[in-house]
Amino acid sequence: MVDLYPGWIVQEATITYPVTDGSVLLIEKKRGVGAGLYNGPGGKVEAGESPREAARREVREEIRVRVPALSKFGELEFVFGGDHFMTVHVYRAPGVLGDPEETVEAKPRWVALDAVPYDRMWEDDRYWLPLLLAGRTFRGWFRFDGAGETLRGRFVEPDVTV
Ligand SMILES: Nc1[nH]c(=O)nc2c1ncn2[C@H]1C[C@H](O)[C@@H](COP(=O)(O)OP(=O)(O)OP(=O)(O)O)O1
Repeated sequence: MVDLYPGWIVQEATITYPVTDGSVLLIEKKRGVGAGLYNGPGGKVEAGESPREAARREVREEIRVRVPALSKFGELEFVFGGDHFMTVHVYRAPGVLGDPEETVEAKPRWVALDAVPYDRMWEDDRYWLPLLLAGRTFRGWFRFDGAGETLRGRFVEPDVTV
C-alpha cells in the first residue's frame, strides 16, 4: 500500500440519506464531530468492515432503523487543517424499515426536500446534497481549516461513476 499522507490522520466514513415521498431523513447530531449540526446518519468505517456495512450499522446505531437498499451516490474527500484527511462514502436509501428513534447520538427528523436546513449543516453540504436529492451522483473535494469551521476550498464534479 502507498502511504499518500504519511503522518496524517486518515479516516474513512459514511453518510446515508433516506429519501421518500418528498422528504429526507436527517439527524441532529448530539455528540462527536459536527455535534449540533444536521446531517445524514453516519460515522467512521471500522476495521474489517466494508463502507456499505458501516453505513447500515451507523444508521441502526444512531436512529434504530434498517436500510436494506443502499445506493452509492457520492464520494467526498476532506482535508481538515494540514494533517487530517477523510474519505466519506455517501449513500441514498429509498426509505427505512422501522420507526426512527432518538438515541444518545442523534435526533431524527423527516424534512421536506425544499426545506433542508443548509444553514445548520456542514458548509460543504449545500454544494453536493442537492445533487443527491435530485438523483444525481457526484465527487467532491473540500478543504477546511483545522477546526472544521471554515471552508477554504472546494471542487464538485456531478454525474460521475462512484
Ligand atoms: N464536512 C463534512 N460534511 C458532512 O456532511 N459530513 C461530515 C463532514 N465531516 C465529517 N462528516 C461526517 C461524516 C461521518 O458521518 C461523520 C464522521 O465523524 P465522526 O467520526 O465524529 O462520526 P461519529 O462521531 O459518528 O463516529 P463514530 O464514533 O464512528 O460513530 O461526520
